[in-house]
Amino acid sequence: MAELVKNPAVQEKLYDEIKTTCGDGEVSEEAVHSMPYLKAVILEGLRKHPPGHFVLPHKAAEDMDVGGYLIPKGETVNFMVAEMGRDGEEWDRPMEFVPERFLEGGDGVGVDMTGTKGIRLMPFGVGPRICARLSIAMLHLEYFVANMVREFEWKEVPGDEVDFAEKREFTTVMKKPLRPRLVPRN
Ligand code: HEM
Repeated sequence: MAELVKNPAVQEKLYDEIKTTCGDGEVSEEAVHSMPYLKAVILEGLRKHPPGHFVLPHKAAEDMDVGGYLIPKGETVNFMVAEMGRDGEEWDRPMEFVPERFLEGGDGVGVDMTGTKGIRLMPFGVGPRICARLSIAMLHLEYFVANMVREFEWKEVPGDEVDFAEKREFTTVMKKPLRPRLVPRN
């Protein structure tokens, strides 16, 4: 939501898609499946701001060679999820919020969050211990963000600007909580 406050043009493009798809009604669970820009906004949020900067620590089941480095059996391995999503060698202008990268012609098209076709984005982990509820989590994100944008215009408050500094709690959260002005759309 902070990125939508900071990027009003993205928020308006999303609102346009909501209006076109749902008219004046609430965004239903079914409707979110036919909203590509909404999906792109959520993916871009998970790329730039994954809630977990690491997945749960994993352990090497056997000696492994990864790019010439030996990971001995039994060693703990942590995955730098946020750094992957912000890697300038993988992503064009990684610190900018650009949902369009997940639409046709963008550098994020076809990205596979389950890791079966390579790993560039893994906010839910990958492999056998991938988040057990990835689908319901994605549905919740799409459903809530769409309905919150349908109800309100999310605006920055002068003198109380959005600050993307982070702090680590159980997940990574905003150091300065988001305090936007919500303007009812109707
Ligand atoms: C944005 C929302 C969510 C994110 C980013 C997320 C992310 C993750 C991550 C990173 C892991 C660890 C993967 C690994 O160890 O490699 C995980 C595991 C898990 N998640 Fe989620 N999760 C989310 C929502 C949920 C929800 C809503 C549920 C349940 C309703 C859920 C249930 C689980 C379970 C049960 C595991 C353990 C799977 C296992 O160890 O086999 N998650 N999740």
